[in-house]
Amino acid sequence: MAEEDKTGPTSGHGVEIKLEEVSKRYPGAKQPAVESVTMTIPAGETVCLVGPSGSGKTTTMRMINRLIEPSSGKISIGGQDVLGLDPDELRREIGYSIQQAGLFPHMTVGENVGLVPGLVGWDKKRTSERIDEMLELVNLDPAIYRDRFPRQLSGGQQQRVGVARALAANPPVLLMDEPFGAVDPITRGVLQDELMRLQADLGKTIVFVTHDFDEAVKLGDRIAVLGERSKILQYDAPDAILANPADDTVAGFVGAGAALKQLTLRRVREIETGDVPTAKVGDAPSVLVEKLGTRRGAIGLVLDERNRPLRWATAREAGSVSDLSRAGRPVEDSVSPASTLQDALEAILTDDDGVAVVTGSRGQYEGVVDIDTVMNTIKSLQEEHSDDADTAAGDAS
Ligand SMILES: Nc1ncnc2c1ncn2[C@@H]1O[C@H](COP(=O)(O)OP(=O)(O)OP(=O)(O)O)[C@@H](O)[C@H]1O
Repeated sequence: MAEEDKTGPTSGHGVEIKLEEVSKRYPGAKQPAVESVTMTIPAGETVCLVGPSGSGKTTTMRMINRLIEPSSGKISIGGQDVLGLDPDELRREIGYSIQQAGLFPHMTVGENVGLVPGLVGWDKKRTSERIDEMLELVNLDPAIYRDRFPRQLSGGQQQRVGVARALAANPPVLLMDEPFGAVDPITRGVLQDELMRLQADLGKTIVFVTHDFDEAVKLGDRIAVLGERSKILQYDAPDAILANPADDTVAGFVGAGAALKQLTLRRVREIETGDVPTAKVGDAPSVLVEKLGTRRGAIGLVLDERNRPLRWATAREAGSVSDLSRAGRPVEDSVSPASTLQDALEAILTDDDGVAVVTGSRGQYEGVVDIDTVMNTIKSLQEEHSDDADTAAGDAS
């Protein structure tokens, strides 16, 4: 399929989008809906626009593909001034996916997906192959769904078709306006995961409008928090916004639990794990007892012959058995270096001693994480970002 992509009418890979002092005043409106927005959306990144209802998110996004004409300012895509292009041609080069999918009800799923490739002149065979490829990409079996009508699909399935249609002509840019707003939270989570998986392969430039800050944290490489008239209150990576909201309005939008949300963005491999005394299951119990010493509450691990953690034991527990395979209690749960710190925190909180064991790809012992490590990580992230903010403030003045 890589062949197909190269010969396609569009380059496929994400390109930079630039907005320079873009404004929109609707006819008859006292105030502009969008006022002098300047932002750069880097090639291949997902940027989420979040903000309260009426802040102008949709207007800002629709000016990029000229579904709405800017009143003033400049917009370029991949260095090309969009205002100099034919709007119809422009829109065929930009994928667009909206809430409730926006599928044409009188067309089959296949016809909906094949619409843009057909418009840009792909022949029937190539379009037909592309339809199947796209449906498979979004986890819909073409044999089942291709000839159905949108009304014969669930909301989540319609949303998938919407994404397949937006991607069909392999556009470098994808605009998504609350695409998962109309589905239940579980389906939304699944669709978000699918989009992340797709994007990891496709590397499009995605502009994603949402009300939901958590969705933005999950999907966005960057988040633009917009206030009235699309004023950019903060434009940064999710972890930077969580650690250091620019002002009270942003903080209000970030909502409660910002520190906890940060834990979903960090992996166990990024923090310094600790160590506990260990002994092999065949060792004499005294080996572990000696390593643990007399420190109260100290806990060690019994490992099997392949270094996989078997049991937690204190010196007292190890000293009261003749065989380490029966010492203390079994290791119930472990996390991997790729686990999020939130996973680690959950494992820590469910463990009686407040530690989680970290195991490698073959289940071998690699270290432990405890609550202090997680707390310190949150603190240092906050300090790190407040340094950033200080420097930025210093630069600005
Ligand atoms: N076609 C239009 N004509 C006149 N005013 C409009 C039009 N479309 C939007 N507006 C106004 O422009 C402002 C921004 O609307 P927009 O839909 O861009 O906001 P939004 O942030 O996307 O809102 P929501 O989250 O509720 O969809 C609002 O005050 C809205 O009433």
